[in-house]
Parts: sequence; C-alpha cells; structure tokens
Amino acid sequence: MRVDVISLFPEFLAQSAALGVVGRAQERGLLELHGWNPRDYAEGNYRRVDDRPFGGGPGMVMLIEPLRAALAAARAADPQPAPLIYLSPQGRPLSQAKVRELAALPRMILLCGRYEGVDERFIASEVDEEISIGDYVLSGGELGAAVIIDAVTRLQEGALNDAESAVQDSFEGDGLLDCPHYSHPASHALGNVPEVLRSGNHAAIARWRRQQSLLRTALRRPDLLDEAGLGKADRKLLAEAVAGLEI
Ligand SMILES: Nc1nonc1C(=O)N[C@@H]1CC[C@H](O)C1
Repeated sequence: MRVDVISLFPEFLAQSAALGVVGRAQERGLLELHGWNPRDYAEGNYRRVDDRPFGGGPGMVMLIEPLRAALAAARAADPQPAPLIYLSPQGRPLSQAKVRELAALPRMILLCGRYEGVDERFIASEVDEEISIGDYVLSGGELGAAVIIDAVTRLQEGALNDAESAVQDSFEGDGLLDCPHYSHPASHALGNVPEVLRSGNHAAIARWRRQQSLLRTALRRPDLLDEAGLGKADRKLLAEAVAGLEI
C-alpha cells in the first residue's frame, strides 16, 4: 500500500513510521510512505503557507495554493488514483470498520491540517473524505495520520507475526473489548493470577476469557455490546458473570 502524506512536518510521520510494525512493514515492502510539504511549494520570500482568517478571529488558515501544488506533486509522482483524506475534528469518527475499508485501498493521500485548519474552498474542491480520530483538538492532523497509518498497516497481509495477529484478532474479530492479561509472577503483592489461567484446561481458559471480554464490554462499552449481536451462549455467559459481581 502506498500512503502519501501532505504535512508541514513530514519528518514527524517519517519518524513515527520508522518504528515497530509500521517500520517493519516498510522494510518488507508492504507499505510505501511519501511526505509532501506545502512549504516546498509556497511562493514569495516568506514562503507563506498560512494567513489570517477573513472575518477576523484567532489563529491562521492554511492557504489554498501551496496545498494544491503539494497535492499535484503527489498525484504526479504516481498514476495510481487515491482518495484525499483530511484529518480534522469535523470528520467522521475513525472506526475499525473504516480502517478495514482504507486497508483494502492500493493508495491513499492524507492531508494534515495545522493552525485553525485548511481554507474551506480547498476542502470542498479536493477532499474526498474527512476523518476524525476523536472529539478533541490537536495541534495538527499528523497524529491522526499516524493513527490511520498504524491501524491500516496492521491489516496488510504479512505485516503481523502470529502473536501480533492474535492481538489484532482478539479485538477486531468480534468487536468486543479484550480480556485481561497476566504474566509472571503468578503470585504478587498486587494480586494473584486467576487460577483458571494456570489450569492448563484450554476450554475453561477460552470460556473465562470470553466471559471477561463480554463483562468488560458490558461494563465499559455497552454500545459495542449492542453492535456485537450476541448469541444465546454469550448472553448466558454474560448473565452468569453479572450475577457473580459483588455490587
Ligand atoms: N481530532 C482530530 N482528528 O483528526 N485531526 C484532529 C485535530 O484535532 N486536528 C487539529 C484541528 C486543528 C488543527 O488544524 C489540527
């Protein structure tokens, strides 16, 4: 998959993408990352990329022309068509379903805003989709781009090893929250590892983990539980866990 990122700080993405799963995916040729800095296309002595908003008010707005030139350069670099996705709080919330949709694309171009954002005429004319990574305000869209690149890369064939795939599957597979995890030591001043996990009884362990996922989702994210469409066995397992809660 090719990802082009339009950003005033392309080095931010390069550094964050050089690590871990994403770094390894680049080494394996599963991900190709290219940065495009509007400042490289800005005219004039000051190479302006932003200016004051019409109508007054705080902050600055990213100008149309440097963005258009950076986008044109990105599109000219590779004939493969790609949607332009703008990271902004005004976008649709990112979800795993959207990540799966994006991961199936051969290419996408991510636009990272800074300051108050981007001139609305550029958004209306060139942006295919706005995506938000959450209802809060960041200093730039680069963190959103890094989140999308990470989540999408994990779904590229060959990006994850077996252990990492298990983590991916445990959350993504059924839309429930993950169960608790424990490792050594079995006994500790902070508490002991649940006996079932040390029993060697794989059926009991799987049942316990499923029950913990169901209970955790019910307590922390009931909205996800509604979407999960539980079957009879899961509903029974959850009822048993709820009955056992000391309230
Ligand atoms: N939440 C978000 N999800 O994606 N991007 C954001 C976000 O806060 N962007 C900043 C808003 C002003 C500045 O332009 C960049």
